[in-house]
Amino acid sequence: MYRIGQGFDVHQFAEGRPLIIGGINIPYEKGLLGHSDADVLLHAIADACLGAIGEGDIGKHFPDTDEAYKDVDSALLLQHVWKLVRQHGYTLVNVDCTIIAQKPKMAPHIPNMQKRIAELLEGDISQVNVKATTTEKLGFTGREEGIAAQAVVLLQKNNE
Ligand SMILES: Nc1ccn([C@@H]2O[C@H](COP(=O)(O)O)[C@@H](O)[C@H]2O)c(=O)n1
Ligand SMILES: C[C@@]1(CO)OP(=O)(O)OP(=O)(O)OC[C@H]1O
Repeated sequence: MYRIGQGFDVHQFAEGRPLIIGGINIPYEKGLLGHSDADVLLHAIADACLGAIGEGDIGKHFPDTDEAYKDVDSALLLQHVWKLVRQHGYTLVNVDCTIIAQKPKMAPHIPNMQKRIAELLEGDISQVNVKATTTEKLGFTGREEGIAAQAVVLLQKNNE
């Protein structure tokens, strides 16, 4: 039995914040604003996982009104979501993601992101693909106001 899920998230840039994407700290002049560490990619992946098992979204599981999640490491949120996926009896087939950012250049960081995401989803790096694109200077990402991320995840229930 297979289940597919998709996730999409956006966070705006802010001065004085670290830029954390895919669980990796990216040296840059500004970071992303959020109640959590604003890891836009891990949020999209968490939403894709929750979608695949019919469990809503990260806002439902980790409300941004709860002080417990203030500046939380989004890797912890994804680990919690992944535990739910395993409780539903699923394992990872593959996850494919796109980071939509005019800047900074993501390519040098993608191998580390893929490694980290594979660890968090208890998979192999071959099951994780991360891509990046600009929007050719168009829209809010093109104006460098923020970063968006999309993810699609395919899960399989063992032996079904
Ligand atoms: N923030 C980004 C955006 C893009 N890349 C890489 O550059 C390639 C070309 O981007 P286009 O938007 O012009 O298609 C893209 O395929 C990525 O490999 C990146 O590293 N970081
Ligand atoms: C992750 C949570 C919780 O800290 O906060 P944010 O960092 O604001 O992220 P968002 O993508 O708006 O999703 C859900 C939130 O509840």
